[in-house]
Amino acid sequence: MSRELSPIDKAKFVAARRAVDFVEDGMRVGLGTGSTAAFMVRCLGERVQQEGLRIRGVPTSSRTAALAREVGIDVVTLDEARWLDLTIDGADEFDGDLNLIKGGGGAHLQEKIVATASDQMIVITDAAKEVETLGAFPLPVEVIRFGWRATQALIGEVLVGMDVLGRDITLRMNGDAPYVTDEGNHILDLHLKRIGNPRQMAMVLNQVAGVVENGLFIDICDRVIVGHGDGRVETRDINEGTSEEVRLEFPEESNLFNDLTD
Ligand SMILES: O=C[C@H](O)[C@H](O)[C@H](O)COP(=O)(O)O
Repeated sequence: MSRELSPIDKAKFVAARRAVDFVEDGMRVGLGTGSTAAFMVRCLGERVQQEGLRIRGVPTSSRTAALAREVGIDVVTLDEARWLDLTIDGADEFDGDLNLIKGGGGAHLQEKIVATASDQMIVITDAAKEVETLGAFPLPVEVIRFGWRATQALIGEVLVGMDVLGRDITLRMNGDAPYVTDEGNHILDLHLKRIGNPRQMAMVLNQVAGVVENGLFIDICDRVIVGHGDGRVETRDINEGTSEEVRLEFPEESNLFNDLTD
């Protein structure tokens, strides 16, 4: 069923729509996860169906894989694609250096593997996710289920002495049961409020036994595309130091908005 889009949804939609302009015929494309990435997968599917765009898509979650197939994208694994031309994904926070927090939807492990196996990563987002300093959004850390409480305690110890404002660590839940990722792991959310040194944090966390991957993406994102509810879309390129703005129209009626669940 089609539904009226909120201003935030409109912002996500225009960012997604602009991002698919960067996809060219023949590309191998990493497909992110989350509500913003879902718009991008739908827009890409539209180009495949209407323009005959030929791409291979590597999804970053089972949810994205299902949506990509539904909209007619040729889905392959990362091992089949080997290397990607471009990955387009959402984020939970980004700073002025285009460092990111990801994993609010529990997919940051596959997302980081796919993004780092790509020539370029584009992040699509609404303006509310831009921050001066990362950390207001709880930092997701994927951990092995075995001994997760010990891993939680060890993470608590390494946080002592780091430039943070909070040290609460919670196990992500799915109703009454712990959340389980596509890789069969759990997620600990670190409520740090401020991450003064994200590069150091990312390295230190991955040294803890039981940690599989943290949600900090440092020096991985090349461009951020920021959508606004009025149709404005700003594209910033960190490598070229450029920024450009365009305005996109919303389609009056579109099946791109059908059955939005992500
Ligand atoms: O695990 C999920 C991903 O990192 C998402 O890309 C991130 O949480 C942003 O999701 P959304 O576009 O729904 O805000």
